Amino acid sequence: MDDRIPITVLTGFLGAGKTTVLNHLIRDPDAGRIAVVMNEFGDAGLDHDLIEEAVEETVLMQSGCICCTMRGDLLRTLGKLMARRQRGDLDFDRVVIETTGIADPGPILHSLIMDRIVGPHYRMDGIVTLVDAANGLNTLDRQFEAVQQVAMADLIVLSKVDLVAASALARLDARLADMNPSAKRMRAEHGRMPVGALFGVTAMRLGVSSDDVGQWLGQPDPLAGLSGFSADPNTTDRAPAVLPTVGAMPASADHRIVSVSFEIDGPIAAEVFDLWLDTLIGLRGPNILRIKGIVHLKGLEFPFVFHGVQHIFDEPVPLKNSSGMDTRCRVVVIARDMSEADLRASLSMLKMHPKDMPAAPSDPDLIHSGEMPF
Ligand SMILES: Nc1nc2c(ncn2[C@@H]2O[C@H](COP(=O)(O)OP(=O)(O)OP(=O)(O)O)[C@@H](O)[C@H]2O)c(=O)[nH]1
Repeated sequence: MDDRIPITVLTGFLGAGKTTVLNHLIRDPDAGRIAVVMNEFGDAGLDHDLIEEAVEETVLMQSGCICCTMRGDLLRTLGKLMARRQRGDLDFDRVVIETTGIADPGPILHSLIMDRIVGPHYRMDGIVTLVDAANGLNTLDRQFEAVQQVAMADLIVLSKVDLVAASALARLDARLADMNPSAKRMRAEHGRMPVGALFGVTAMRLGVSSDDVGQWLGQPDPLAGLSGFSADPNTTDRAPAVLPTVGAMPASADHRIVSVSFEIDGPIAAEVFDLWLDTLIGLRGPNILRIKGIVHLKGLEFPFVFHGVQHIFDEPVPLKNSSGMDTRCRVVVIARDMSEADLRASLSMLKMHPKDMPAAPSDPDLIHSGEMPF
């Protein structure tokens, strides 16, 4: 049993509607007991008052920004929350961290994966990124932080859809799909969305089902559209929102993001997988925003679900309820400042036969939080 407390990272650019969603969430009786950790950038204390009114357990970190200077505080805060829970002073089933609008979620994930005190008690439950439908295209054009937040998301939630025409919404939706095809996309109406939709959005948990892994890796959801919240396929086209112009710089920052999904029939020899990962991380670690997948390795009874951010990897999760018949491996890599061709060339290493392999470089930078099967 995985009894670690799930953490949801709620991010999104300044004013995207994070607190509005959070306020609905914490008032919903079906949401369970949530400890909120939030951080303000600038002078708006309003978020704190609203949330404190609703949940006693609110912890506000007042100075600086979660993603950089506050990382120590974030870990201390999570440690203190856990200590209070263990003493019986506080009761909560999950934590939601609301980041500042300009946060890069990468370092937050690093902290959560690597910290020896926090790591054993908490697990990442997913990155939820709010995108303001009214300002989204503009913000993505100007702010690389916003682009990264979208690229790293497990779930993208469109807010303020009431303020835009269907055609503008379709353009934004298409652009988000191009930037991060594996993330699910939904809408929040004035902050309202089905509570369960925000939780369990990664597959990095024991007992996860094959279907959940498939959805996390971006396989089409057969129920998509039925809730009325996910993007309406009739208003969505896949045309790129920003057409490249010859001789001009692309208008947006999202041309820096590339996402590749790669499938291969397994099982793969462990040393081949190892060499591929070592080489990619050794050469391009800083460019890798997220890497996630399911892999069947020769000699192992179960496939593994794995996940990393730059050079830091979560402990892989064995998929014990997999049918055993389907040995396809699937890897999704989201990177910045890399070409798709380079990324695909790297992934094609997974097709190598062990006897054709060059000697494996051992990468001293590759860090993982637990025993790796490969
Ligand atoms: N029309 C409309 N307004 C919304 C919606 N969601 C949020 N807003 C408004 O957008 C503004 C910003 O919302 P917040 O929830 O404070 O955004 P935030 O992301 O927490 O903002 P920061 O913490 O400053 O980054 C508020 O005035 C909200 O009422 C929506 O679905 N429709």
